[in-house]
Amino acid sequence: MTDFSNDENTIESTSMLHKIKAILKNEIVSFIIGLFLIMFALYLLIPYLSFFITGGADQSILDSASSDLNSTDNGIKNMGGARGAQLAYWLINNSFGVASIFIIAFLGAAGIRMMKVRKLNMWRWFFGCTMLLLWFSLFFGYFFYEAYQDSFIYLGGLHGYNVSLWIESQIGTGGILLLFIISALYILIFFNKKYINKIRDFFSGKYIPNIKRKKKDKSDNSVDEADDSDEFEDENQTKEENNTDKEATLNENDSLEMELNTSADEESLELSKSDKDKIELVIEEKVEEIIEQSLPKGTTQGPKESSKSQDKDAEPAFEVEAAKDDLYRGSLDQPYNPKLDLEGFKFPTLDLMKHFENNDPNVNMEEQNMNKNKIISTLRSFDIEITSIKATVGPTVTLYEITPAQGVRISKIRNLEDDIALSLAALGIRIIAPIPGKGTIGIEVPNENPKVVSGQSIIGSKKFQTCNYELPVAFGKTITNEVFVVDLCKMPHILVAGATGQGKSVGLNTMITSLLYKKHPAELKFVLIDPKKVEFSIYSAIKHHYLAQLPDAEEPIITDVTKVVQTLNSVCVEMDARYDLLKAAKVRNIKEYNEKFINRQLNPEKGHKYMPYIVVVIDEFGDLIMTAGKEIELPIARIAQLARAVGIHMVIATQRPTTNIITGTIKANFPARVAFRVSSMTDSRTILDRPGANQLIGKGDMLYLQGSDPIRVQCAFIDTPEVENITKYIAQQQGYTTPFYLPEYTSEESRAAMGEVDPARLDPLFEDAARMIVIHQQGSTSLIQRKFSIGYNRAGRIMDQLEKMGIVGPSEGSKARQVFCQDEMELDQRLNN
Ligand SMILES: Nc1ncnc2c1ncn2[C@@H]1O[C@H](COP(=O)(O)OP(=O)(O)OP(=O)(O)O)[C@@H](O)[C@H]1O
Repeated sequence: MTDFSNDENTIESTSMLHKIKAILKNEIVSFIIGLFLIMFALYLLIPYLSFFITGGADQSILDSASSDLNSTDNGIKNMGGARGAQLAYWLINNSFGVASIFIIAFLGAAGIRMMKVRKLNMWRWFFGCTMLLLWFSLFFGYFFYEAYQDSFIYLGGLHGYNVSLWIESQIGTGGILLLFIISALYILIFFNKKYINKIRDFFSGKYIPNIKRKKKDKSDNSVDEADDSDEFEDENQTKEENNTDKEATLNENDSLEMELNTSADEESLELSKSDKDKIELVIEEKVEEIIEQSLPKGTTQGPKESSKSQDKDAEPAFEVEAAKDDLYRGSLDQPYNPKLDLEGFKFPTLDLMKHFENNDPNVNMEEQNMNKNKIISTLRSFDIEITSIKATVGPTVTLYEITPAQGVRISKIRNLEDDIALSLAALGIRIIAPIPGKGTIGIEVPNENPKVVSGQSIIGSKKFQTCNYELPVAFGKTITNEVFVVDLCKMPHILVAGATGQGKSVGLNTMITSLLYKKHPAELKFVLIDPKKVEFSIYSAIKHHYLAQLPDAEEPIITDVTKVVQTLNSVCVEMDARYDLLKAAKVRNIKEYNEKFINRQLNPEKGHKYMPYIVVVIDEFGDLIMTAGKEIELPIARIAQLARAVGIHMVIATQRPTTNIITGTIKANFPARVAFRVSSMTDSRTILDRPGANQLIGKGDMLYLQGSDPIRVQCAFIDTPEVENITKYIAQQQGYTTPFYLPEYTSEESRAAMGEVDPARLDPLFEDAARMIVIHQQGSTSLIQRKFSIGYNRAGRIMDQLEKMGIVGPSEGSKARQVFCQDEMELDQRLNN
């Protein structure tokens, strides 16, 4: 008979383990335990510290069998009370000595982690603290055991004393000394990999010449040289001190090195490279100085100069390291990892999308031959001879490339578009005459059985997966069955138009989805605006991962027109703020800025932060223009004109591509256009500046235009349930505690209603602007804008504040405002009041 009892026990204990794990994962339970651990660690710290002062006096009471610790009159002096004294005694004397502090540190760290105050790597903390605990305990136990004789403290504790004695008895004094050295080196390497290179250098003898030269210098007995040598030593010492200081600051900035977590390992390549560079530079510098020192004084100049000129390449690198870039260096050892907060984030998998069986373009030869014959006979009936015809079968459309016989005018074929369409009895015929870059004419004919281009085939394609665009957007497949991917960063904004039911919403979903498959939540935020209220609601599930909203917004998807105006203006404020940061960082675009930030060259205390890309997607933009007009158009135009460099991009879609909706300003600022089928040639002209969109066949058949010639693409079909699967997959993972908050925007009216100006909320440029206005005696917003290189919104805000403070008068239309302060003295008086 088989005994299942053991198996049952194992199953029971595993399920028990799972239950405990689940309970610990519960946010509240974890928080409570974390808080308890921190409090306990703090409590332990009190008797631990107190022990060094009161331990001697308390020892006799603790050791005495007759003393009653439960009594209030127990005579214990330790600030942690009787139990604290016992704990401290046990921790220090009975176990690990003073090194027990690492137990307390670990408890504190565990508490911080469980409370989610900081994301500490607990395994690293565990191993780090354990190693330090054992090493210091053994070290003190071994080297300070004589100090036990007449002290109440066992610096290494019983563990340190007994274990070190045992080790010595086994491997001898030499053995234990070597063991101390080697384990100390391992611990150093554990905390910072750069010690590997230092140790390597030590063993390769790189530090030996240093000592030899010093000895040689001394043996020369020259006073001057001896002085120099001292100087050199001093310098080296100072340098080393500086280095240590620097490292200390670097480490401090990073809190503990222990915080390095496994994901940082991904960047270990870069890390070790930068470390190597640093070490090489220091060594180079030292060698230079050694050469200088080893030469007689008079000759010092020459080699120094020549070595400098030889090392021209190395010099700037050294300067970079010592550069006073905002006096902020941050930790160069460990680049900032923007994804650290959600380091376990998993990108959606391909199986969340539908798989279409018959996805391959199968060529129906009968259909092809029939079309070919029809084209030839139609052209012949109009006296047009061709020399060759070639067909390329796409997912929904086949392109017939014809080479006309000599002497045939292209315009003649172009004019026959309708006749050819009639004779082929097909909708959606488009004639491209000539095909750019080729000496042929293209006739696009819809296939009888169009294929659906699945989202899976596009997102899973090698082209999309391997592309390294900043914001890759996969639209679908071209007529030659190539996956069509573009970089939203380069576009930099897209205008989408198409009559109702032609695939616009599916197109927007495809764009958003492709970004979700490629960008981490730390790198990208969406502002989703949907006046129809139904299209984007599926995305509200991922608000803690990918969505940006106003701090007071109730819904992450913006549907209300007044909120849309506010949100777009707030994006403008964010844009201005980002420009200010870019200016302070002396970089030209978001990419350079983020690179600098990742390399810790920008000080977060000065407001610098990692900037995620922001993609603003507006569905039914026509509706908004109809209801809010200029109020909507102005911020859109501003964002479109300026936001590219700061990583803000827009996708706006409309059903009604009419000139009162797609105005000149909008058109001029949206160089990339996507046209689904529209109902008239005029609409096509509005969106693409040419006909063509009216000849599309619908269902995701689209023309993409950027530059001169439109490209026909069959948009991938990503249905709502697929998007739901994807958002669910993302939503179930850990997200940020809040959505990404856009800066607050105060509209003109609400500002006017605000009344008194709160001095704490005055713009930082307020005083400078006031002085400038008083000096010029001209209350003009554009003057502020120009002089301080700031945006219109900010300048307007400063002007409002000046008005509230009684420095300038109210707005007088196009005229400059009246200035009420005659000179700076009067202004100072008013400001002081
Ligand atoms: N790329 C595509 N491939 C195949 N079918 C598509 C594609 N895009 C859209 N369709 C079909 O067209 C229908 C309408 O598409 P969609 O909802 O995107 O239209 P729309 O232009 O957004 O319409 P509206 O402006 O009214 O919202 C879809 O339900 C789908 O059946």
